[in-house]
Amino acid sequence: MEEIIARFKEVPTTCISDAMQGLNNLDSTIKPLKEAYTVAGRALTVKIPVGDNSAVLKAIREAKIGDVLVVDAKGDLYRAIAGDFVVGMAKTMGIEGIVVDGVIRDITGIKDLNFPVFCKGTTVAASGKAGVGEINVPISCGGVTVRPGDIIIGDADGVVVVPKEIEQDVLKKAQEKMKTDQAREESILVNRETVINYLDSILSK
Ligand SMILES: O=C([O-])CC(=O)C(=O)O
Repeated sequence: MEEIIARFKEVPTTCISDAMQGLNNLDSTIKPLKEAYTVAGRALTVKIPVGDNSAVLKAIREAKIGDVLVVDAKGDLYRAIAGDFVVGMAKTMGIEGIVVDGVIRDITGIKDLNFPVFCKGTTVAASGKAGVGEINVPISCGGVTVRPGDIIIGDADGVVVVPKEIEQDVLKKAQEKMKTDQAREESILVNRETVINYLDSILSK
């Protein structure tokens, strides 16, 4: 794993979000299938029309080990972009995770794979395979622009996108936020008096 991806993986998405002032958080209804899932890697973007997952298959074929598939599925809640077989292929190919503003199916089988999928939920209907769709183009996923190679980080709280041009700066700010959050907890969450002093200092501003 690239050094910068490993460093981002140590930071909660909340701190990464704060470092970018909340500008690059995916729609909060995109959630991990299991709360314990985390994902970190560079985006391989996938753009599909509603109801056709051909480009997801193409992306799995072209992916490098460690890529995160980010699928622009237009927020469709009815046609699955993948089931347990397609997700199983992604896992077997060394893909790090799948993020989609849409839904999957075969949820039990996908959970058994222990492979991080972040999505809006599940459905029963498959997608067609008419061959429409693109990979490695700029997309919109969950309200955020994602370009190929942007860094994607997901955890129990959701998913954030770090544009590649600002990744070093965002990492530094996010690490600082994590440290100040920890220091604040250690100094304030001590007793009634420390909490009262803290609240008074905030409320008197
Ligand atoms: O083939 C599909 O598109 C979805 C599916 O059922 C699977 O991945 O198991």
